[in-house]
Amino acid sequence: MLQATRSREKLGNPVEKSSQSDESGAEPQPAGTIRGVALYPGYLSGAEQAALVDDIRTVIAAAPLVQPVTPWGKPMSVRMTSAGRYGWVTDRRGYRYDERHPEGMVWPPVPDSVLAVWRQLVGPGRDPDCCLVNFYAGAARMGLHQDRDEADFSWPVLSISLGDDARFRVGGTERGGRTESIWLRSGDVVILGGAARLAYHGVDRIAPGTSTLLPKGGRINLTLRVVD
Ligand SMILES: O=C(O)CCC(=O)C(=O)O
Ligand SMILES: [Fe+2]
Repeated sequence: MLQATRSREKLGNPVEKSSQSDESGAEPQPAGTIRGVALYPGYLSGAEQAALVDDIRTVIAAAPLVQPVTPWGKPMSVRMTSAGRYGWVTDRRGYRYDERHPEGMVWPPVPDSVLAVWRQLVGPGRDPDCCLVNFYAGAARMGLHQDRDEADFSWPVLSISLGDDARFRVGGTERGGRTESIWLRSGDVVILGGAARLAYHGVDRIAPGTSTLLPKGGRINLTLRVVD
């Protein structure tokens, strides 16, 4: 059972404090926000992180990581795969959700360990259709973007960080506005919902050697979304 067992101080991070609630039955409240994006630092214990990594290895064995290209033909630095009814893919034909991996197989199911995090923080009413698995090695990064390939923006996007620290940048809902950044660490969870559902966000860089969770280093990010 996943619990909000640890709450790590993140010195130097511009976290706006939000009110805490102990009401039983309610979803756990975030420790703070950045530009309206909810932050759950240290949400997952070390054992929970290790279990998630094991389950993601199973996903990757069934649906190998691929290095996608943007619609403009530029290779992305992040390698990706997905689990669930849909996977998020990009190639010369564009950004989209697809029921099949680029190699033709259907995507493996979203692991229960991953669904548990969604059910605790978003609620039990509807599970996500897609768990995008991003793997960042070395100099991999992700430019500022909005997550907007989904049909219904009233569902939040939930993101889980595993492995090396990442500098996560968040702006507003318009391109080119003011941005702020924060270091996301292994076991942190972030939710883009409500007014921040369409906030621009990206990963500036990874800090190598900051986590021992992945034996060869790097960072895994899991992004859970309701697609249609
Ligand atoms: O790696 C991250 O923390 C963010 C990933 C992301 O924004 C995405 O996959 O859309
Ligand atoms: Fe995103």
